[in-house]
Amino acid sequence: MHPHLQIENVEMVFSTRKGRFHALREINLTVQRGEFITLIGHSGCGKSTLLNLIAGLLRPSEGVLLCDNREITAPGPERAVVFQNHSLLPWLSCLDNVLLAVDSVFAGSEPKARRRERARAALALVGLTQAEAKRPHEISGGMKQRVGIARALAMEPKLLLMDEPFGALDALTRAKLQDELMKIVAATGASVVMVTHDVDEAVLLSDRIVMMTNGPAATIGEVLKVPLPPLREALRPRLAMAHDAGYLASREQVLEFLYRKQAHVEKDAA
Ligand SMILES: Nc1ncnc2c1ncn2[C@@H]1O[C@H](COP(=O)(O)OP(=O)(O)OP(=O)(O)O)[C@@H](O)[C@H]1O
Repeated sequence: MHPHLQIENVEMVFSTRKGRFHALREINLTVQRGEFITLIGHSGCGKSTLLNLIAGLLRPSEGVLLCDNREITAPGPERAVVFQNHSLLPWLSCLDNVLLAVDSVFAGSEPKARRRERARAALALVGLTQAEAKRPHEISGGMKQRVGIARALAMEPKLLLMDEPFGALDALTRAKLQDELMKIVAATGASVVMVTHDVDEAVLLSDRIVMMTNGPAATIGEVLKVPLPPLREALRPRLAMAHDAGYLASREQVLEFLYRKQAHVEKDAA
């Protein structure tokens, strides 16, 4: 079995008005099928840039990214993205927002009724059947975020890419959606690469946590394998985790990396 995603010697240099900006250097990472990976690091280190490279929204300055052994050169339906700001179309109902994504993948192969069924099933999966006919401005932030997740899941991506999907949510909604995501990942077997700032979220959900050094020219500093059974084998009950030795040790290791080894120097503070 070959790996699902391979990132080899990737460099990312942006051309800016002030000249070249070296954002990422020597990025090497292999993701196995069904793995849940989180990217964590201080603000501006290049997490979104790396996710956008995997999504095919950006091309690397050097190096190569492979998904299922094929070079990533553009966005593709097998790599669905959930953005932090949900990016729903305001004039469409929740169902039609999801349907649009379903059509982009299945319009050529399935009849309309089946595609509608898919969209409805995805909304049901995130508990939003009641909100099908509502438009984005009529629902809460947490619900919008769930529509964004439903839209990505409805495409049945093999690889789910998430850029701080729960970043803007209150703690309770966030916990609920994390629990839902755990179940969905366990049920679908999709691989996930997720950007987060939240250490607990990273430990709760990940098989491995990829910790990035500070930019510019950020790279992967450490990779932590979380010593818990993978989500696809066993869910991680949030309350039990609060006392789990493997959970607590992982949490400490990530905090140590972020706040001792990569202590963030605020440029503006001086
Ligand atoms: N299109 C671009 N042109 C120039 N510089 C860019 C571009 N996109 C990102 N950068 C720079 O690359 C660096 C990494 O940005 P990126 O958004 O990937 O960081 P991040 O880790 O996701 O940050 P945050 O956690 O704050 O969202 C930053 O210094 C950013 O200013």
